Amino acid sequence: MTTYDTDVVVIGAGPVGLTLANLIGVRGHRATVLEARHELIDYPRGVGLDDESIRTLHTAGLWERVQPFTVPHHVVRLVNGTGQVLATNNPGTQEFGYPRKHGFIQPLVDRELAAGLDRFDGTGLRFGHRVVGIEDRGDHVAVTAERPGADDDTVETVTLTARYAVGCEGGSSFTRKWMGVSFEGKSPSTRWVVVDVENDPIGTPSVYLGADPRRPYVSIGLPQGVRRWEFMLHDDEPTDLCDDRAFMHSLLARHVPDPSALKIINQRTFTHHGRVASDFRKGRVFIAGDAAHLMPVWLGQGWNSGIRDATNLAWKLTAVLAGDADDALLDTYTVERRKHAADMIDVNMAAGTVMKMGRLGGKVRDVAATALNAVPKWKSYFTELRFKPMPRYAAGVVVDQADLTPGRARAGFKNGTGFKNRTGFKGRTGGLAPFVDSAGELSPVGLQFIQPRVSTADATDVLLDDVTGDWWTLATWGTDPTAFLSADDLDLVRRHRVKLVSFVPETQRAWAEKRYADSPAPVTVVGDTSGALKDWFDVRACGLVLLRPDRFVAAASLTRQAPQALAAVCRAGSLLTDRTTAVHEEGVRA
Ligand SMILES: O=C(O)CCc1cccc(O)c1
Repeated sequence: MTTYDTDVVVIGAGPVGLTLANLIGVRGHRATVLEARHELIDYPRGVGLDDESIRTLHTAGLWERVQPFTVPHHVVRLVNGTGQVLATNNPGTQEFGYPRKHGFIQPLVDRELAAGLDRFDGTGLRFGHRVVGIEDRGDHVAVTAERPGADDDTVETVTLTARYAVGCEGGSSFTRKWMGVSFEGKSPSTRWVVVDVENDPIGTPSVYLGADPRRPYVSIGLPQGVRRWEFMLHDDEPTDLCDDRAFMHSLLARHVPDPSALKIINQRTFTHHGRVASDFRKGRVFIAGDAAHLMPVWLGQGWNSGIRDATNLAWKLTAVLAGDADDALLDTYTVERRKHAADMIDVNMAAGTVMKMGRLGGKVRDVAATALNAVPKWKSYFTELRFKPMPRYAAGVVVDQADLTPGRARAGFKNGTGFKNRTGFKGRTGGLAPFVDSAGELSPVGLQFIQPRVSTADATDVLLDDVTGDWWTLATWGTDPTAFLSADDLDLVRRHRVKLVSFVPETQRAWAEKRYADSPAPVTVVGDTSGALKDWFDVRACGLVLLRPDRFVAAASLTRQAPQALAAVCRAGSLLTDRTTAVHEEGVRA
């Protein structure tokens, strides 16, 4: 068998590349991260961390080390020039197991992500390696980097072979340019100066987006007593004016007395961009994070969108590397991630327009905001952050429930590869009697599954992901998930290391543990101590979910449809159904 230097070359040691490498390492494969710089970036960068990203960090075994550099419940307030609050984002949900928004300090978190790689043999980070060449050799890829020679005046080249390469090296990505994909969108000409200060001289804990027509600004309380300010520069203010202390003090003086006494950690200027690459894949080469899409900062989504990419791509790469799936699975990465990134860009561009309105537009905006806030439903649209597009994969490794009933497949479902523009009402069961009154509600397929705290025979009050693990899960509500699975189905379950789970009310757990002990395959019984799982199934027309390794719902069905759901997901994900390379620790009982 041909051997390669590593499984995946990751280009760029930013948060996306480091997270991707950790996720590959945690799943038993090798990644080598090549970074052109000689150290991690330490200037002011991302400050908003979403619950989805924390879920990924938890999967990568990194959340506990990252947590000290975060603050939970970051509330975002949009204020006008007089300090009137126009909108508040303070989502109360913890549906994915954590508060929806946290503040964080990116360089400190990046450091932990880099240190996390030390846990894995064969996975590592090489600084001072500037990638200058990529060659797709059909069955593998060769990545060439320049690095300093033995004495500092010389440069030597090194070539690494791998099964795949992923460019995570930011907006100016060499990899994206090598792929030859377009990077369309807009870059508003406005420049901003960002400055981080020690010993927060304001002391308020959250985020203020100052839509002040005189000069839009951002003021954010961060962990470790850091205050972040961002100020928009006017067109007649050259960027190098920011090197002038008096100018910076004049910006700060509207916000804090005696700015000359402040201890500035770092500052830099930047421009917002809204761009997305036309494809995130070319052959054996991928792009992720800012290399694939750039978005303004307003919802704190640049960092989080990149982590979503890493989460999506990591399990697919490892499934292919493990021989569990055909390479075609990797095509679903662009299909699933590109649309969501583009939607996120649109919302952030719109938010930027609201922030930068002049005096007249600002007055109209303020009146509109007052009217919206008077209507609770509209107010909660902002408070609960419902305008933020949640990832919802309508095509890719997802199967519509209506298509699982034999003879009832709808137009648009092609060869098990998914569906387009699915509107999937919750109550729809493919022509079987609908039993949930849920007009207008969406199917759970393609959405991230909830993460309540639960109890099992082995653990009390733990997060659901700690029980299900980081690969596939087939879970049923209140029943034995093996009940309708044939011996062949159970082979498939074993082949793909699908964890079989029964969610039950905590009151039923002892009964279920006893009852399912004789099931033909091991079943983990999960006690729904909070009632969140029951509430979830209560309003959906399904008693079974098939969860992907990234916790998204690949299929939802009646329990009786378990074999169809399993088979359809295998088709949609190009999962191999032969039994030759099955590896499973738990084994299927005969
Ligand atoms: O969503 C957050 O937590 C903050 C997002 C934000 C907004 C404005 C500037 C910035 O750097 C981040």
